[in-house]
Amino acid sequence: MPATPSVAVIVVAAGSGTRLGLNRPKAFVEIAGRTILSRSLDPVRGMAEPVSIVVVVPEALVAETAAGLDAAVVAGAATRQQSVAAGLAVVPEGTEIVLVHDAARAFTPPEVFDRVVAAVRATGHGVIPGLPVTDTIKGVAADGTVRDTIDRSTLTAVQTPQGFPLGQLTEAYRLAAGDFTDDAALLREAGHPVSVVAGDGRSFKITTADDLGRAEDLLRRSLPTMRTGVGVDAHAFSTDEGEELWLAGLFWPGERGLSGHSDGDVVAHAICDALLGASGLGDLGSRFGTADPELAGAHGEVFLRRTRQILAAEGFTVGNVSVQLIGNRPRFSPRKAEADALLSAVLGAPVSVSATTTDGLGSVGRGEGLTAIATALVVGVTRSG
Ligand SMILES: Nc1ccn([C@@H]2O[C@H](COP(=O)(O)OP(=O)(O)OP(=O)(O)O)[C@@H](O)[C@H]2O)c(=O)n1
Ligand SMILES: C[C@](O)(CO)[C@H](O)COP(=O)(O)O
Repeated sequence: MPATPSVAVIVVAAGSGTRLGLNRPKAFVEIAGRTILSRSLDPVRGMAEPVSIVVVVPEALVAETAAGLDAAVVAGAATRQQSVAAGLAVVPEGTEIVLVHDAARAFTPPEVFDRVVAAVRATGHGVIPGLPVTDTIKGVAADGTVRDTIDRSTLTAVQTPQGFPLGQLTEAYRLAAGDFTDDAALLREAGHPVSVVAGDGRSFKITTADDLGRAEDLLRRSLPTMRTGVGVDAHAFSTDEGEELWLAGLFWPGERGLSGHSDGDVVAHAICDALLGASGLGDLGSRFGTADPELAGAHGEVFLRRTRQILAAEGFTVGNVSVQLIGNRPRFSPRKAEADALLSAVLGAPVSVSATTTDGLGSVGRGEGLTAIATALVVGVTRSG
């Protein structure tokens, strides 16, 4: 059983998007073929450390969102604060730091998430990203006349993700007496300190039609790059009869296991190599050395998740993967659908596994081991300036 990550990220996406005015929940509006929610999860997956993810969506969209998403998905409520509370209720036990993030800030770079986590760890209290206010700010009376000019040198426009020690955030939500527009306000009400770290211009909140236009422009100025890669892996069957067989992320009872530093899952390993190669980010050997004790006996799913994170940190998402297993046993076809579904969910993209034999030729044909060959398509973004 993998340990609970110390950080959880709640992505709130249950708003109706009234100010955007598209008669559709805002997070489910598409920009260049992908929803705002889906885009907002890219940087979360690109964070430096593995995190638990909780996504909060309108009740009617919970089942649809949960299908194929590697995250807990729960129903939100009438206000942002109530939606955060719904997400907070399912944060895994053992979590130390919680980040609350607006799906509407879909282009926040991963380094902002990492910066907030580092500052929460360093200070032991709440941390929010913010930018100095650049406009002159006026107090205006109800009749439209200017009342006064507010000293902007003390003002900060705050963004998300906002990070807090879990205990402080839970307590602040338990004590909350009013409805606030951000989580830091609840923490201050509960008497906890909150500090500001640098935010990022790309972290703007998609609120109005103008903001949506800005998001579309941002993507238009980005050139999508498609790249393909190939990966091959082979492992001999173990001489230890008690060794379990793990293949394509699945356990195969009664089948002879493969030897190797990890569980020897050739399908998962070939996929990782294809993805890393396609992205120009090295290979399995250079990324996951045998010196790492955490990887001793690790299942293929661990390598696949880490590979997805490595890609996401460099702005790549998985397009699709096709992989062929070569060997005499196990008979793969009865579990193909199960394998495809598991691997697709882990990578967030279609994965198709097929199997063949070598007609008795070579070491694989003699039943000495298994081989897998994978091809992968990755999609990246190159900023054009
Ligand atoms: N009841 C709500 C309201 C807001 N949010 C989320 O909180 C973030 C910030 O809210 P905002 O940008 O104000 O979104 P909406 O409430 O959808 O916008 P509007 O006020 O225009 O309806 C968004 O990601 C939104 O989905 C939420 O999860 N539940
Ligand atoms: C949390 C937030 O994004 C910080 O700027 C903001 O307060 C949410 O604003 P809204 O009132 O829900 O639009």
